[in-house]
Amino acid sequence: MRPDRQQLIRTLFDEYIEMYSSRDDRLTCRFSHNFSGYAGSSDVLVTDREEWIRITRQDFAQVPDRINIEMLDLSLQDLTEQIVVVTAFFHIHLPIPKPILSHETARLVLIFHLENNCWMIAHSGISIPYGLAHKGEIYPITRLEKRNSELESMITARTSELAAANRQLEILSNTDGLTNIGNRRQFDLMLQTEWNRGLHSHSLLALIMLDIDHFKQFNDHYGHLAGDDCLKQLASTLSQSGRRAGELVARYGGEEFVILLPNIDKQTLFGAAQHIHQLIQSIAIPHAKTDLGIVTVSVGVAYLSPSNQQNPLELVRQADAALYRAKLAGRNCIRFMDER
Ligand SMILES: Nc1nc2c(ncn2[C@@H]2O[C@H](COP(=O)(O)OP(=O)(O)OP(=O)(O)O)[C@@H](O)[C@H]2O)c(=O)[nH]1
Repeated sequence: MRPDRQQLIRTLFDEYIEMYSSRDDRLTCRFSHNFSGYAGSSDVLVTDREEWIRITRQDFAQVPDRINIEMLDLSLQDLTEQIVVVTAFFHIHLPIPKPILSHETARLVLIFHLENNCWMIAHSGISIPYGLAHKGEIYPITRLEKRNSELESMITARTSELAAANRQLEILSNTDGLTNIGNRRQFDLMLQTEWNRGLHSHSLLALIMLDIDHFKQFNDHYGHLAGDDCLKQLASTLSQSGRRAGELVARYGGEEFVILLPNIDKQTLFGAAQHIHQLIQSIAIPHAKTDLGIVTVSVGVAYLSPSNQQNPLELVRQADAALYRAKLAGRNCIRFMDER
């Protein structure tokens, strides 16, 4: 090729790259009226100059800052006096933190046509193949399969992360924020579950309900934060107290706790209630306003054999009534359902 033609083609191409990189709208004046082209991420063949100008401006608007073209390979062809061609391979570095396109090799063919003494772009075809074919392949099947399996393992990982997050959410929505034991919601769910189980097994379902004595005075005397600590200490003591299978300790609300005991006999239940009552006394949290000078609880105990004639709330009503009688009897004692 004649050196002056080589110089000319190179200059045409360098001007094009400079205008394209710097997002320079003057590039749009270079497109021939007899234009054809296709854009990297498009499956549309454009044969209308105005449409190509619109696409170019859309490109510039999407990434308005300067882009960087890293040239890999270049071919200059001098076809006729009026037609020259440039074929280029390059990496496109977008001014964004993630190197999204940087690893892909863009392929560009530009055909310049001399029209009325001006070199116009008659064709611009750019393709950015997502993933290259391996040796011996025409289509990048190996690469696509690899990418596919990477995506599948990402989806599997995300799915199990989501399942773990859901499990965590389930735990949180069933846990009392202050004491970290089950909350009222969990109690309601378990009560229904154990009630249904009892309908089939015909075993006793029991509920121990306990309420701190003179807790308002505790708060008034020691402060609300000390009150919170007292609740936490009681909750941890209760949840560590000889738990049987299926037993649930929960905060029913305020300074009231419940223990749900499925599949239990009366004797074991009475022993469990007395054990819990003693246990609270044994941790001996100071309480200046009670007779013993320590935190005590009143306890109400109920038990039922679940039947279709009653609903689970009957168990709560009975335990609550027994607890009320324990308070009336002077507090710091246990009252059982049916016992006056
Ligand atoms: N510190 C603290 N106090 C609470 C919390 N929830 C409820 N309380 C307090 O518990 C107290 C309950 O008072 P009352 O219902 O009058 O019962 P009590 O003073 O324990 O009296 P009796 O049950 O009759 O022995 C109220 O002062 C509430 O503010 C809590 O999360 N933290």
